[in-house]
Amino acid sequence: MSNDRKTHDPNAPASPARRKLLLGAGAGAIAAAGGMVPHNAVALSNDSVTNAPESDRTQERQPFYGIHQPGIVTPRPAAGMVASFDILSRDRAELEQLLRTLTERIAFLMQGGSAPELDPKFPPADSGILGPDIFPDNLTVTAALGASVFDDRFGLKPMKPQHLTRMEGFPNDALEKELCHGDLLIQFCSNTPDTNIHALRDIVKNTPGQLMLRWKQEGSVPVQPPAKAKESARNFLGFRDGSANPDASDDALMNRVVWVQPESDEPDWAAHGSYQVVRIIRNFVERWDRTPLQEQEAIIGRRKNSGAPFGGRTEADVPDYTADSEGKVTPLDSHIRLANPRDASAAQHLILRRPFNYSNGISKSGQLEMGLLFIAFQADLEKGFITVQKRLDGEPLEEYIKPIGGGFFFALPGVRDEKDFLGRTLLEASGPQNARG
Ligand SMILES: C=CC1=C(C)c2cc3[nH]c(cc4nc(cc5[nH]c(cc1n2)c(C)c5CCC(=O)O)C(CCC(=O)O)=C4C)c(C)c3C=C
Ligand SMILES: [Fe+2]
Repeated sequence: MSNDRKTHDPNAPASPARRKLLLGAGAGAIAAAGGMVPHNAVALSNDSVTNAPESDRTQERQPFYGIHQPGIVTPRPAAGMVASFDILSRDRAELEQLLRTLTERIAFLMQGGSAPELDPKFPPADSGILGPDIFPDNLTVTAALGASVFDDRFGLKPMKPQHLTRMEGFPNDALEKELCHGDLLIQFCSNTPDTNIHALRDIVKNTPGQLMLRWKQEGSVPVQPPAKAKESARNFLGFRDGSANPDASDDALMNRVVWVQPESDEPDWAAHGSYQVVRIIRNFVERWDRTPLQEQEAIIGRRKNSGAPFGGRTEADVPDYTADSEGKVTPLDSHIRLANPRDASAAQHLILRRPFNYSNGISKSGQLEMGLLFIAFQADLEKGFITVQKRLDGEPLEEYIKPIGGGFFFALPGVRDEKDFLGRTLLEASGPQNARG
């Protein structure tokens, strides 16, 4: 292909020469139209169709420093995204540099501020998609490591969290390998998808040659008008999702359910971290929408409108399975009863769910590609997600869902202060002499 033809490729970036030509043509066209364009023809009126929608929440800010990472027990905002990476660092020293850069970028992005102005001969410091003043917009960024990091590359093998494994398929799974696993998972949560994408692009730009994107999935939570009583958001099957989630504002409960505790059976470095499960679960919504309401409710085990359990009035009501051992009220194979039979050992198997809905266009056969970006945190992966998922294997809901991706990760302990960095306790754990490669 000649250079000439290349410049005519509509998808190719314009060369400096072509840009000059285009700018020249524009100026000529304006001149031909009679000189200056009348001011009122280009001025933005207050209600111009292309004005930016307004938000009074752009200055909302979550704390970054602390014993735990943000984005786990933090209330879930409207937009979420997970991005999984392969780490390209060649040794421990480069891995440490990557983790330090990541820490510094996350601290900045969650705080907000102005991007530095650089010499225009260089690429700009920031993508600019939020404008020159980067606002926090309630952003949290949470970093987690996959089992693959604990191989021979960085000498971390002996440091692997007890239960961290590569996620193998469960019986109803049809895992697509390009949507699974990864060395590093970064979860972004904020008020808007743009803020999440901005943060992702910032991290990618600032870690050249160190990270390679493997897969990503965006998701959302439907907003609702402010209500006196808080209600759980609906998933894409139209049911309230989260009603029986453990209370994330209860610190004692979170220490039991979510956070790895010091002096547990986990390596010391992992204290205050958490196992993170991500599952991309496709919903067959066309089939679901043609299923009778009573069948939908029996499959889930709750009322669709109110979210209440059968026999209850509100979604906060607790079903009584002891008085319903035959499943006449709540079917024994309903989703909620299998997920949590509320028996003597139930407290050991609690998980903290933080799901988002996703919508990815359409399949080759013209079906909506949408579903649940299931995210769950727990202190013990085996007692938590794995036990609950095994109970759900074979449930009637499987006719309407298909897990296609995700992975198991370990969310690192929090960054305590400006001197600390993500993964410090892990790198220090095998001795300072090894921390440099
Ligand atoms: C392995 C864990 C779970 C997966 C995977 C999962 C997928 C999934 N769930 C819904 C819809 C609902 N789930 C609800 C409750 C619920 N789900 C799980 C676990 C998994 N769900 C648990 C532990 C619970 C709580 C059970 C309880 O304690 O009573 C509900 C009811 C409302 C609520 O409590 O959140 C809905 C609705 C879908 C659609 C889905 C996969 C696509
Ligand atoms: Fe569920």
